[in-house]
Amino acid sequence: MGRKVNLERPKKGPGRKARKQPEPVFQFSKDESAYRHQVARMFCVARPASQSCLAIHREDSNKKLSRHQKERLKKREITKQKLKEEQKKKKTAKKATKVVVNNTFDPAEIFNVEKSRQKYQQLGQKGKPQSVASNGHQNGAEKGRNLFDSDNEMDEDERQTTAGVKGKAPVKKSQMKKFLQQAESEDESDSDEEDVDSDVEGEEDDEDAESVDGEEDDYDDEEELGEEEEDDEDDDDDDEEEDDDDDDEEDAEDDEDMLPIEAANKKLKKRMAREQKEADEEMADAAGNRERFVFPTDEELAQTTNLQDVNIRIKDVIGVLSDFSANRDPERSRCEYVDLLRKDLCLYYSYNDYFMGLLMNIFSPNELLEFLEASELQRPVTIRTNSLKTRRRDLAQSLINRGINLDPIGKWSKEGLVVYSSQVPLGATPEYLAGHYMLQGGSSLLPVMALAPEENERILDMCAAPGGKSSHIAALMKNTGVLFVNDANKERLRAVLGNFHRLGIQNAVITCVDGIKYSDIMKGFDRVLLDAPCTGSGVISKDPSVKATKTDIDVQRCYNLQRRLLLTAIDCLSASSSTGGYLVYSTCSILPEENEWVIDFALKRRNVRLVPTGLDFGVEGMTRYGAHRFHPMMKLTRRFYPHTHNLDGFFVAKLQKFSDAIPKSVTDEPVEDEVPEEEQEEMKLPKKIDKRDWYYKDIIEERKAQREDTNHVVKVFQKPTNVKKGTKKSKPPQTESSAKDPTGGVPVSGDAKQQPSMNGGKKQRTVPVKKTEARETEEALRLKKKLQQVQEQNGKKVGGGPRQSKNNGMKKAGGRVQKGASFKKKVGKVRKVK
Ligand SMILES: C[S@@+](CC[C@H](N)C(=O)[O-])C[C@H]1O[C@@H](n2cnc3c(N)ncnc32)[C@H](O)[C@@H]1O
Repeated sequence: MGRKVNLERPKKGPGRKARKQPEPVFQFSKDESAYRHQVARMFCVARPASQSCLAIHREDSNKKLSRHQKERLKKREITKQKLKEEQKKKKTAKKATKVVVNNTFDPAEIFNVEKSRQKYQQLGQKGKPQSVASNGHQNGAEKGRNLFDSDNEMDEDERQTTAGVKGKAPVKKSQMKKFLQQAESEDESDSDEEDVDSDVEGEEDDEDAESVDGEEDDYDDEEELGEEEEDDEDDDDDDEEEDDDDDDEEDAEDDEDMLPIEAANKKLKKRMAREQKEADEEMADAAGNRERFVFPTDEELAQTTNLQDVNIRIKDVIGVLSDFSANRDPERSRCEYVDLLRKDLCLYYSYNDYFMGLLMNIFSPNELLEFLEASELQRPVTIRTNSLKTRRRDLAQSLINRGINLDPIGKWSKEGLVVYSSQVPLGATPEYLAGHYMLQGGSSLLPVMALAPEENERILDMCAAPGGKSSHIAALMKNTGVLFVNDANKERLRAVLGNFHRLGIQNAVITCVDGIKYSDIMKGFDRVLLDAPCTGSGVISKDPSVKATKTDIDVQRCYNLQRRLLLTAIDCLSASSSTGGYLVYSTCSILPEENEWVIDFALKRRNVRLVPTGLDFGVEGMTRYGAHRFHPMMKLTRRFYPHTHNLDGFFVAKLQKFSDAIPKSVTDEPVEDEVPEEEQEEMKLPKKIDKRDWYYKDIIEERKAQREDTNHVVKVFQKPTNVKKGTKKSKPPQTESSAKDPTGGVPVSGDAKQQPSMNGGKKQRTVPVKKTEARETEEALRLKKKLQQVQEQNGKKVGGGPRQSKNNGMKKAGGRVQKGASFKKKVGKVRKVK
């Protein structure tokens, strides 16, 4: 019989006995008691701060300790001390682990940049974290500026310290997590031992509870250590081996007293310490094997003949720049290092100084290296399925049957295929000839995806040759509506023609007009694509001449033309379009001068706003570049790089026109004012022509084409099919002819020569022709007079005209330089008149 736990009956009175009687204590068996404590301890390890845990600790500590217990407690105190020391060492190991982890994921490893960075990390202040962040380009320009331009070492030090403290915590936590998980798993395997242990003396329960306390303290200590500064790390080089020996001896004694989970814990800690030691040694070896970078003298620089040496120096300088304050030569400024790096990069990768400088403004040193390396490699061959004729699955199947090894280009495209290898030329397969696909770079799919053309729309591709993007637009329009395909280069338009026939495109009208004047001819488009001519800085792997030939004048010329084309393209758009009013501007250049800067210019001069491109990858456009600050919405634009996306370097921006009116403040301020008059002249008629430059090639061909044929419409197609009448609710204001005709007035069939003119082009074409005729008549009369004078003077017949300067053969018509009638012709005319 015993007392009841809770007396339900009301007490009769506060008797002395009743008052002093404590609550009954249930006597557990030894097994039960041990089990209870073990469970409690395990719970305490996981949640040391929980209420039940604290209660157990209180309960345990209130007990009086036996002699044996005290001895063991002492021992544990000593072990605890050792554990603390191990913790300190572990931190160093974690640091090493962190470096390894970074190496695993950092793309810089490909170029061995990380190694040199590590080296300089080691050489520098020990304990200093890495300062060069990962290669996400989000703030690439900013990073670039920090590393290339900043000379403020104090700031840098602070930044690094903060970054380091922040950066360490997760590694520590994850290590601990792993640690505990391993401990748990080992605990399972030791469960048999646990059962045996619990059968030993009842006293042990209390001791174990104490050891849990100790363990808990250890974790607390660990956290504290993780948070505190690690200035005194260098002093912690204790003898690990000694520790190991001691540990081994003590292990035998301690393990008897320890729970399996504690033993496992201890084992793991030891393993961690061992690994850390090894990592430390490895790092020290690596650092010792390489010397600190010494800035080369002018003589040494002049003597450099081996590209391998240049390559090593590039990596060394990047290593110094990544932790400048620690690794620099105090007598050298950051500028000197940056200059050396630029020169070496120019030498190693064959760039001119100007162009390399531009790239250094965009990228951080590490990312620049990745870009340069990636630009040396060819991009994978990609093709676009022509959805007008086949499906991607079917096309892939038939090409695989021909021994072509391919895959879908990525989740982002439904039409693209990447070709790894092919036993047959891709431009000569029956599928190619049947128009089932177009050979097209992966990045060139992006602007059209951003444009998102719809059926039955009226769309303009302003700079279209050779027609990769145009044919994609036509396919998305499903051969409905009208697609105006324009290019200033007639020769290049021939390729468009061939491609369109092969691909079965029937809704296109091809024109050959200077894009700058397109709005004089036609307006009111639902969508416009401006894939502008550019320096080609994103496609260096395709045209390596860009590296050495581009100058500031080329870049300036490009962005001037791009600005003018963009303003015209916006003017061609209809803000009142029921479906669109969208414009996509793209270039295969990565220079902000040709991209964000051009867009920013247009935002200030027309009623347009930036809208999302709809592309779910790519790097955000820059909002700041050097001293320039662009519109904050520039983030909506997208940049693509060879080193991050394995695509050609590309820029895509999408604009929406919200009003057709041109802001008054800028109407009085023509764009031409931005471009020096002599520069404009040069753009139209380059005096010096570099044949390696496709940009000039276009101009030569354009001039040649103009000489041969003055008709702008080179080819017209049959009337577009599948045009659903009445699907358009409202159309932008059109001229009489365009209102009736879905092509907007441009003839869609027959020979261009038979057509009077394009819509709105009558005036534009007739006026200059009249002017030219008048001038020619004047000129003829002048020459006639001169001839008469000469004949009178010499008294003999003129068999040919006097020699005329080359420039006299050139005439300006409608603001465009055209080759007029040659002198021979003039003389012929003169003869006729005579
Ligand atoms: C980047 S390429 C276009 C590539 C084309 N969008 C494609 O996907 O195949 C630029 C084109 O602009 C043309 N171009 C250059 N100046 C022009 C101008 N003033 N007006 C119209 N087209 C021009 C060039 O002839 C060249 O074909």
